[in-house]
Amino acid sequence: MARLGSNQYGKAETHLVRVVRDGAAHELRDLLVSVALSGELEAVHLDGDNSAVLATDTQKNTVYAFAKEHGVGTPEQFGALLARHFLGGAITRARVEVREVGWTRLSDHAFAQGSREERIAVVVADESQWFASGLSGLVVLKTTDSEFHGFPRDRYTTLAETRDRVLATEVSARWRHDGTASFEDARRALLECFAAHHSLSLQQTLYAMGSAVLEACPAVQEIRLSMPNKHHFVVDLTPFGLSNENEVFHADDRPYGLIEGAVVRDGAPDAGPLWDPYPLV
Ligand SMILES: O=c1[nH]c(=O)c2[nH]c(=O)[nH]c2[nH]1
Repeated sequence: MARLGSNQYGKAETHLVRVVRDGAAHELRDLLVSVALSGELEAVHLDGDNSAVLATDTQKNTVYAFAKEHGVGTPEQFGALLARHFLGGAITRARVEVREVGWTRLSDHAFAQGSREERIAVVVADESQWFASGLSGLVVLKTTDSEFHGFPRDRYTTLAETRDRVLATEVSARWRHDGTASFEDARRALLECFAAHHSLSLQQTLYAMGSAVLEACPAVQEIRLSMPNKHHFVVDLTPFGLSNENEVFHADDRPYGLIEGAVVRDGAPDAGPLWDPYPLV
């Protein structure tokens, strides 16, 4: 015997490009929109009864139609509009994730895609609304002000202690808030802290960056960070009779240390379904 466990369904990664042609300077938005609906969906899974199933194709069409009718606004606004729309009937929870890539303006109507950074908004609507905003692909590096020493040594330890190293990471972050937190303030706090912080480990830097966002953004209750340590190894140039004082590096892409953690405001309310996994597996 078995039972239906957690389930959700929806159209993932609808790639929406919206051009606003109001003035001489066109505006360009480029978003991946993923919808996941859940609720009373036993009948479709157990009996093949589709009477409560809003087709994922319809969900995709709704994304495009809403972009035309309502405009996109902020990713949080667009996500909330969609999530609320999908609620009703058998659907008691709607999760919408929006990932946006930026285009830099070249002219009134030409653009270049500059970086792999994405802005992210997650909105879950049920009887309440839950918001997380964030980013991924934000690559940062500092050429000094980073140390790593004092770690235990065992028979497998070869890593040298260092008082001055290159520190680089690709920040992924999600901060949970009430829908009012400024994305720009949070992003600026992350970057200013990374630049200013004298690091004794990437873990310490992660905690400092998370704390900086809580400090800068009163509406943020929690921030989760995932920061791979993009190792920069000093190349041994002695075979060529050359010194290397932290000037020439081998930037290794793998393996990498993966440093992850959350910084939670004292007294933060429950996160509800916000951190539920999507995709499920
Ligand atoms: O900042 C760091 N944290 C670690 O846990 C670690 N481990 C390691 O090998 N190098 C580093 N650097």
